[in-house]
Amino acid sequence: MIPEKPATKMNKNQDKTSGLYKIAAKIIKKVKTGSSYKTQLYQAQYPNKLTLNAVLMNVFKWEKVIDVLVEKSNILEKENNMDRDLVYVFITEMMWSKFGLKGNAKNILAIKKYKNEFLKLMKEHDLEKLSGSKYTKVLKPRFFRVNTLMTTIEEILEKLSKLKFNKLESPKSYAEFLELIKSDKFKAKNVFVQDVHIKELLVFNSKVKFYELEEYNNGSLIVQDKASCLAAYLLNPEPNSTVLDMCAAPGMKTSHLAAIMQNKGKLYAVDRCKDRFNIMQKMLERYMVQNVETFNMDALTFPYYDDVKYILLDPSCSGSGIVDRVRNDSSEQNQNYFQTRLKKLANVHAQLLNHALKSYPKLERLVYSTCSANHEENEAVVDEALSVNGKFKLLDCTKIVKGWTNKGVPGFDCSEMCLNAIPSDDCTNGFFIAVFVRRDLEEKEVVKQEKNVEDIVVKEEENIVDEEENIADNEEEKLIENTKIINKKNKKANKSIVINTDSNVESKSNIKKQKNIEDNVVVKEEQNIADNEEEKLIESTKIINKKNKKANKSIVINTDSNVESKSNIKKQKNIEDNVVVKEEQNIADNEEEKLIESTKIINKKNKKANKSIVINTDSNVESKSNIKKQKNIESTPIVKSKNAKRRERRLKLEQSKGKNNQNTTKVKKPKKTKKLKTEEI
Ligand SMILES: C[S@@+](CC[C@H](N)C(=O)[O-])C[C@H]1O[C@@H](n2cnc3c(N)ncnc32)[C@H](O)[C@@H]1O
Repeated sequence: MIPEKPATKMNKNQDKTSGLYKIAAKIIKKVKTGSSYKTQLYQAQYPNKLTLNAVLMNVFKWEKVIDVLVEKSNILEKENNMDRDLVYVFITEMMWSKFGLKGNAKNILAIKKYKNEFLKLMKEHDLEKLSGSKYTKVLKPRFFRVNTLMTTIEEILEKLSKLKFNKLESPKSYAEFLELIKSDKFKAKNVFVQDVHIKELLVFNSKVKFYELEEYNNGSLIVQDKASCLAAYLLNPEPNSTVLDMCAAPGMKTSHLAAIMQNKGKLYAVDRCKDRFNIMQKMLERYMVQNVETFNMDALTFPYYDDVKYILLDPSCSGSGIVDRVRNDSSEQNQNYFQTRLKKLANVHAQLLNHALKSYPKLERLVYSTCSANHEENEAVVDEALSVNGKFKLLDCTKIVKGWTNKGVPGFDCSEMCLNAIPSDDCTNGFFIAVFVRRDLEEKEVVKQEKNVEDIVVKEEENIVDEEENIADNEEEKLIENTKIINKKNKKANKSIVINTDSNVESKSNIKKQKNIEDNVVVKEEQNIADNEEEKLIESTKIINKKNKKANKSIVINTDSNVESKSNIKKQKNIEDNVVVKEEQNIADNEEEKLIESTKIINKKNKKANKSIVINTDSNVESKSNIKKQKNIESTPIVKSKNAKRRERRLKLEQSKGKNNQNTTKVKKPKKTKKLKTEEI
């Protein structure tokens, strides 16, 4: 007699499968009671977040259909009040997952009996049309940002042309641009258009994925929603200035800032969440960001005050603006919970914003952004900050982002000056931005803009027109496969850099000296100064300006940096390009969660491959010691002590020393990274 298959193995598989379903159901429940989807996904005890996300997204897509199926079939009552959320997961998997509903557990078998009845109901009531749900109804285009730290727009356009992508003529106004990307013309997979505001942003149909494109895999082309790009675009820091990104991880906006700064100057990237911080380090490395120093600490205790001129504040929010992300249940019983959570978040935002506006004596411009659609986290926070920080006022965002019509929610003092990105109108994620400028500098800003307009009137430009084509598909398998290949390459090239200092004698001694500071130094040794990049920047800006002018006497795009850039070009004319081709990895989809997930996989692999090199620099030690000196700073230092002032003077001196050193470093400029031990979130 043939023995039966061992029950244990079977049970194990069953358990594994139903584990995914149970976790998915648990997340749905938590999100319905006000938890953030993203946080729940991160924290879920399920290793494959991509799969988990896919299961959940499918449930939300079919939710309305399932509502009807459940009601009409009376399944919950018939099946002894089985958990509603679990039933929703089972039904989704059974009806619409390409893998089907797996397992033989009692409750799974019970659901499977309903398949025919459900199919019949679907047909009878034409339920399919209900799919798509409130969570996924906005079809966004896919935005790819050209990483100008690694390539040029022209190079990417050329590549796309070779791939037979067809570049549509850039519309003259934002209204026309929106019309175009919502039109049937844009449904083709092989067309794209350059964004009307952010010239390094290329806009494709949502189906376009570049998982097989070298430029995508090596970080030259980055998936980044336009709304997210607007934050760095509106901050628009000058090259060679000092910028602080207070809530930086995973580093998407930091890398954009570095690109705008052309890798020149100082960029401090701070984040208090260790996991996200680690991912950011990898990302910035991969995107060849070289003017950054990263800090794993609470931004409220970040000790460098003196030379910060620009701040980006993009704090953790309720995330209600993100398309494709589950919104919080607005049913009455959850409102209290949600309101309390909103209040807490808004308080944290206000604390960070006030700290930023008060603590940095040379601060000229600050961008406050959230991906929330809730005014509690947006307009209300801005109004409050303005009321207690008289030195600052707001710039009118929609005047800078020409043609943008969605301003702040009416009813607040700041409403008219803020920018809201509304998915259904702007084809982006939901987003909110306010730009603070120091009052006494506002005049300067205006003069700069006017000067720039005059400049452009005098000059002539050309248009860049190109054509190109298409590409393939995604998938987790591909991602992992690519990652393997890349890691192999990395191993061969031995180019990666990272992490722990245990093996490093110098670091060890630093650890001793600095007792409370954990060393985690990532140093990169290349510098990438793109070829006539600045000329190109000005060139395209001029084109846009000319078009805008013709269309409507518009204000210039990229205005602040233009004048500066020109003079920088002169200054930099003789700088040689030295583009060091670097390691690559592959990242998943455009969702931040996926990005983080894949980076984690890659990190694990890199770690296994043991490729890390650690370099410690003098300036690191210096900075660390500064941090140590400042480590007791707990909150906003509104009144500075004599000691603090002395410390700042010393810091200034040390930093200017560092600046001089940097200026003399022609090609190789190490990226410094410090990880500080701070309180957990
Ligand atoms: C919306 S995310 C930032 C996204 C990031 N700007 C980007 O573009 O990739 C918010 C980040 O703020 C961090 N954060 C929240 N409060 C913080 C604080 N007090 N200090 C430092 N980081 C903080 C969180 O850990 C989280 O990584």
